[in-house]
Amino acid sequence: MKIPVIEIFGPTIQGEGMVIGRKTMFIRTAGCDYSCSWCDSTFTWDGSEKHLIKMMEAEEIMQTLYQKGGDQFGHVTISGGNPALLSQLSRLIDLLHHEQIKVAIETQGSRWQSWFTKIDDLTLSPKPPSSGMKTNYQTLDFIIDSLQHRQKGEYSLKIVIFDEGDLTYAEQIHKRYPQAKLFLQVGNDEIGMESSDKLMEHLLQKYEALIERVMTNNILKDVRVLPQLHTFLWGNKRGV
Ligand SMILES: C[S@@+](CC[C@H](N)C(=O)[O-])C[C@H]1O[C@@H](n2cnc3c(N)ncnc32)[C@H](O)[C@@H]1O
Ligand SMILES: Nc1nc2[nH]cc(C(=O)O)c2c(=O)[nH]1
Ligand code: SF4
Ligand SMILES: [Mg+2]
Repeated sequence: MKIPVIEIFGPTIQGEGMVIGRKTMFIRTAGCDYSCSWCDSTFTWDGSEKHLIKMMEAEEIMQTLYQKGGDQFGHVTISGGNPALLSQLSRLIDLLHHEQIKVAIETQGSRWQSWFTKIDDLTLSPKPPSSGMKTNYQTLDFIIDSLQHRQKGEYSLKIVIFDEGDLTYAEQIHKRYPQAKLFLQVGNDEIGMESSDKLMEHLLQKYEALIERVMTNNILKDVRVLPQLHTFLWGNKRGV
């Protein structure tokens, strides 16, 4: 079965979360079961770039990765949209592993796929109240329990923070899943800003404010606080 792909880019650095700084290629799939108020990748699901969606076989995706990245990469991140909507990613993951390439996934934890067990770096990013989305804890419990019990591969939770309500949500998640590594990520509330310099200044202030807020919190103890590193370097630019 073919895979709906909206962009393939890299090599670049993973700008977020558990493998921040790692050299990686990106595959961005189209389609999402959510519609977060502050989504920085709305073009994957709002129909505005429908014409760019390419239905691709796993082999074709491998070819494109090699065309763009040559033999200079050993890690591929599949993001979206929500790649967890696509059961057919299993074959692509096997092809990548066959080439000794590690595979990471970015997903919100709203859907389970059996291929999750094969992923090297799996990021679950459940959505806080500011997104307007509601967490299905039955699904998230199942996913985290399943990942907990696998033999190899890393996973983590990454929560984007925009306001106090989001911090309270992060506290709840931290208490519910104390065994999971938790990353708090600065929310970008200026996804339309053109000037990279202005955006960086703005987001640095937000980062500092978030750090300050978390340092005095007596529930969020075992956490990591990060910005989106790629926005510091390249602003709101696409495909980086
Ligand atoms: C575009 S999403 C695609 C993967 C998946 N749908 C998800 O949300 O996890 C990739 C990551 O970007 C984060 N993100 C989206 N919009 C953001 C924003 N405005 N500021 C900070 N992070 C954002 C998401 O929370 C997620 O961790
Ligand atoms: N450099 C870079 N790092 C990222 N980490 C997560 C991304 C995403 O949009 O899923 C992303 C992205 O688009 N670019
Ligand atoms: S779940 Fe991810 S891709 Fe979907 S709307 Fe939210 S941030 Fe965007
Ligand atoms: Mg992004």
